[in-house]
Amino acid sequence: MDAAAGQQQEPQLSLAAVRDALVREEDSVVFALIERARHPRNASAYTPAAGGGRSLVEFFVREAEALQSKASLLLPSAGRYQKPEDVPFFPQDLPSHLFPAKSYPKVLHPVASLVSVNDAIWKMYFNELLPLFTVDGDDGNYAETAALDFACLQVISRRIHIGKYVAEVKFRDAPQDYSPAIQAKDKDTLMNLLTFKAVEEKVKRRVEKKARTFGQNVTLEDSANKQENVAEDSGCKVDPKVLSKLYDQWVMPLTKDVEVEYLLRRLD
Ligand SMILES: C=C(O[C@@H]1C=C(C(=O)O)C=C[C@H]1O)C(=O)O
Repeated sequence: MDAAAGQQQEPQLSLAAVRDALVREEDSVVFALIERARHPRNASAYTPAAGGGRSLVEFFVREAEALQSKASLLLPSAGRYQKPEDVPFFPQDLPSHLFPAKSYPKVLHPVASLVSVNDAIWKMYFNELLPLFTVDGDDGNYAETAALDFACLQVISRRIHIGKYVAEVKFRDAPQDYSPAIQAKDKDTLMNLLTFKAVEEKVKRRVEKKARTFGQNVTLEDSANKQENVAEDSGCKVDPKVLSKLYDQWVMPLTKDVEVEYLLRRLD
């Protein structure tokens, strides 16, 4: 998280600062989906190559992750996947001596910071989300489609893995509440402790509003009909309801899974 970056001493973490980072991340999620939605589904990008080989999208993500991590060869610490919230989908393909980084500020617990739910994110994105916000069809732009999928996956993954910082702050604010449940490996109690329903409701409403705002067609003509309403949603580049569903059913539950998994390792 940038709030934790660039400082050699232990940076100050607060729930407000981490939540601000999550709010900013919403913009990136909405824009990434808007960009991907310019193309139809393009199913060929997801079909395994003949003989059980990798699909184009899997090939692209593996190669792109390896390339981004290798930036460290030219500029020390420039490579990706050095921050705890920047988690690769195919860590086994990254050059091992570059990953993870050596000198990042250690605000998180070293073992707990390795939590990844990227396998669940991968399945959710391709099986559930993609059919909801892309139309059936094929425009032949498969490499472009794969690059846009990669952008969506990266930003959704980063948002969800910022949950590690959320968990750390919540633990530091109330170790006396969290420690017994961690010691008892009591996932349900941890989930109850870290859940704030009122915050979740606001997140859902805000991402829906962002999709409605960022996804409108901007023209120079004055519109007599400018108020936000559901009737206008058909003209949006991504259906705002898809954004609230994405957050409600997958992004927030997976963020909380990251929080629980982080906390379970917090006293190791
Ligand atoms: C991230 C937090 O933890 C939980 C998950 C939320 C989310 O993913 O947006 C929101 C509220 C909490 O239930 C938080 O408290 O801000």
